[in-house]
Amino acid sequence: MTETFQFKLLATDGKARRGEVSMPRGTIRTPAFMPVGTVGTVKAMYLDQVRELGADIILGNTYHLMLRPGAERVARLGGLHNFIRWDRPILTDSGGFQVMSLSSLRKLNEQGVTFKSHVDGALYHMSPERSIEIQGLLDSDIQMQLDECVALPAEPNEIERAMEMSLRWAERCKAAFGDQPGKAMFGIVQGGDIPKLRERSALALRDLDLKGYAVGGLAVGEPQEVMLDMLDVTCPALPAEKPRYLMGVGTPDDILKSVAHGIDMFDCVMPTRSGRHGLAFTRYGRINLRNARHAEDTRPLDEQSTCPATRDYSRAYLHHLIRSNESLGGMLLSWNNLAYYQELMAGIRKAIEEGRYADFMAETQENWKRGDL
Ligand SMILES: Nc1cc(N)c2c(=O)[nH][nH]c(=O)c2c1
Repeated sequence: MTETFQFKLLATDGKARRGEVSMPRGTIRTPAFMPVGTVGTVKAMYLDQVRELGADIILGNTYHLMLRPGAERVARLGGLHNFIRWDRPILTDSGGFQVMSLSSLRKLNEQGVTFKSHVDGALYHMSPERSIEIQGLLDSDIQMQLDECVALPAEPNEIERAMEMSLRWAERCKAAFGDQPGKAMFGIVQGGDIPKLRERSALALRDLDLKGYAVGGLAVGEPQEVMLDMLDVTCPALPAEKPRYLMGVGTPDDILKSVAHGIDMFDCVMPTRSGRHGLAFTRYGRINLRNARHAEDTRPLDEQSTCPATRDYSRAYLHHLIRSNESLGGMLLSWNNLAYYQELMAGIRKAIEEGRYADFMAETQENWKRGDL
């Protein structure tokens, strides 16, 4: 057990990196996928299940938790780990991204963002300092700077304005975070789809000597090719000895390719949200269980899986549950999908260790083409 935050690179294969983040609450094997625990729960899952599937860390959403139950209340209750009964690392986002996507009456200026809660309409102001304070009250292990993410496509001067302000906010967040042994604050690279702005953002954040770096402003509507092009510019400008976290990504194909571009950490609601809507991720591609063709299919999703949701339930039953809007349908498919994502991450890590990542990526993508066998 370590009292400090440490990142070790264990192996590389091209730009793909196998590493480990060591923190007091546990070790994170990278490349890592972080299930999203939005309001203190990975929806439709017990956290014991999430851990058994191989998750070393989960993500908490600051925006939701600050509105309900409230950061000060969580602190009074002993912090987020005690509240939700998860004793391993938690990464919290800054709240800014969800303010812009979920709240109304948003006003953003140099001081921060003012917004009305989508829960009760109350007015809130969140500065860079308040975001870090909230994440501290939650007892978050990895805290994200407050930033401004511009949806693409956007005007270059708008992208530049948001990127420069995010850099100034990074300095304020670093000052507010101070020195918290065993915890980390990550900067967030912005710059939209403009290579020179991406490089400027990454180099300026590098000069702040932070514990880790997120790549933001992607997975916001741009084509996958643009996202990967921005990683080609951003990753080389970041320090090799620090972890790199691609925010909000993504599909299994996004993850495979982003690992090949040098990314270490991922988070996405895709496996849980799509599971609740009837979409199953499997070794042989995606299966939409809402489709009537599954109504009498007695096969499980994958009889060779170690996950009970994948191995023991017929597609006919899953189809029935989803079409009936039964909670168990979303529970079983969330379980299946998180199992698949963690199996994919374990396969990625092993392939990098063995120097065969390119073959692993090609085999995995080929298997997806086999479709719904
Ligand atoms: N796709 C994205 C998902 C996210 N949660 C974030 C974020 O929290 N901050 N900044 C970002 O740019 C961002 C992008």
